[in-house]
Amino acid sequence: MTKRQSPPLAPLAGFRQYEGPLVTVVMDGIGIGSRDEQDGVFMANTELLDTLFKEQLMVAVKAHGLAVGLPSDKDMGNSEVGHNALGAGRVFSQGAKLVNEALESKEVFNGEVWQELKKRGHGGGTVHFIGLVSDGNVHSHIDQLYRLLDQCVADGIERVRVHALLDGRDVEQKSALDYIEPLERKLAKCCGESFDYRIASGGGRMVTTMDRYNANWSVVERGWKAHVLGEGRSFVSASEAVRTYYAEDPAMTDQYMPSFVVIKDDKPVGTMEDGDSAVFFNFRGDRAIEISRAFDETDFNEFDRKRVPELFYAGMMQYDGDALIPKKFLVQPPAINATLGEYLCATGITSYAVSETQKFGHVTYFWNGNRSGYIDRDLERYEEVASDRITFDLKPWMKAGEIADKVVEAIESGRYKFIRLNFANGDMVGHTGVEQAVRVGVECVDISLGRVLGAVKKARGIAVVTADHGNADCMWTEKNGKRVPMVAHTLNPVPFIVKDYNGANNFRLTGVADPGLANVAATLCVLLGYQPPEDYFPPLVELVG
Ligand SMILES: O=C(O)[C@@H](CO)OP(=O)(O)O
Ligand SMILES: [Mn+2]
Ligand SMILES: [Mn+2]
Repeated sequence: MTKRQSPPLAPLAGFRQYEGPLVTVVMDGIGIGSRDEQDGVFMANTELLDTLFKEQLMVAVKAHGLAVGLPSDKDMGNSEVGHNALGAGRVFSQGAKLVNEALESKEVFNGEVWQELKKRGHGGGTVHFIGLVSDGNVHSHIDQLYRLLDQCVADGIERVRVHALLDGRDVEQKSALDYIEPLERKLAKCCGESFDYRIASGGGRMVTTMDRYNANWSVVERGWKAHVLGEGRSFVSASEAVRTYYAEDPAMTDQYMPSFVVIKDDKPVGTMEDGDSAVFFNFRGDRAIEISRAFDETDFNEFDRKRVPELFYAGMMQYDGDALIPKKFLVQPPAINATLGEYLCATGITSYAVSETQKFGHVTYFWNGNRSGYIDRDLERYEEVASDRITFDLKPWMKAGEIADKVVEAIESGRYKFIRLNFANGDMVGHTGVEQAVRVGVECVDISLGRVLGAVKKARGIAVVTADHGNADCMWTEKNGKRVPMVAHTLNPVPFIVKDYNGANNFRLTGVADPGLANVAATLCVLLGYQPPEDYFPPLVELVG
């Protein structure tokens, strides 16, 4: 584990220290939308948010595309890049972009990890690729998988298996065949006299393999069974699996589709065996860590793996820079350094971070530049409220009330100068595409936010209310005159609001051009009475006279 250290921040001239805390609320997935019936934030009954949107210290900030380090402005924002920018005060080229560059320059293929895959492939081992098959560009991109497959052919690797996780969350709900069928054709094309490339297993991402933050390990176990052991409902092809599941249940959407195994002559076509290698080709870490641990750890007891083949396992990236997961990886992750957390710790500022399981790592691991540990245990406290294990259209209130309980308690304790929290509802309920639930979810955020702000007011502190990207702000789109649920994130800007209940200092907007999430960290420095680090993006507010 590398030690993280930044110098202390210098005090801001003329700043009057105040007693209360600075509390930053991230309303996950609450962007500024079209303000009409398509927009779930607008449609929800939100008395508080409506008044906050009219505050003087309110700016709409960019939360997608180039402003958060993604390849282009066509890329929607997401929690990883959003919280990375919030916590690091600068924009780093993110996984999506770094992998593209490394594939473009072919740098990946010269590295020792690829060489080992090649060696094993030439020695009769199968090369397995596991990951999310879509062009969502949040966790993965199918074009990147294609590049890896092309290289396998070029390198004379004879046997390749793809374990295809279905998306329906960053792309349309029922779009799996748009990716699976071309992939099947691509693999068939790779096959030649001695080449044998196929899809071997898969399943919907929310029930197969891609769990996060230890929310539900049975999801990973299901993936292990399908990808490694070849256990699960069997079909003659992946597209046949998708078609059958759609036909059996018209309400079935891709993200929740049960796992499947592809068989031929009654036998799974691609179990994992000694001498094989496996690459998890997602670049984003939160939902890649658990499956990586299942492959990497000898002493593993989250579930019974039953059979652990002698494999060479690598991630597209290293997903956790503190815990070094996984050990082997193809592309160097963004080197997010000198985060706000490091500066605050160096300055001796006490802090508290809280969310529910589904977003816990967002305000800790992502906020701290994809590192899961504490920066300074004496100054920091991270707390998690256990999330329900249910699809959140059925409980759109989620744990907003309990998170507010924790925050109120933390504020009243007087122990923390800087508090940050994430309300998950706008995003997690937004991903279900159920309109009524989305509205209720946003209303729960409004009510819980009210409690938090009430406590900040009582403690004479300052509150910052913002979001990491949009989602609830667009509930549906129109296709052939019909409403289609829109479950993905949006390209919309998000609010950044300062509510000063102290008044010892006078703040005004700086009016920086093209404000984005990366401007927030410097703003938090100013609100705490410190000069932002020189290389941080400029603050959104300044001290008046
Ligand atoms: O659920 C997730 O993994 C992503 C969408 O793919 O959402 P978020 O970035 O808000 O965590
Ligand atoms: Mn998010
Ligand atoms: Mn989301």
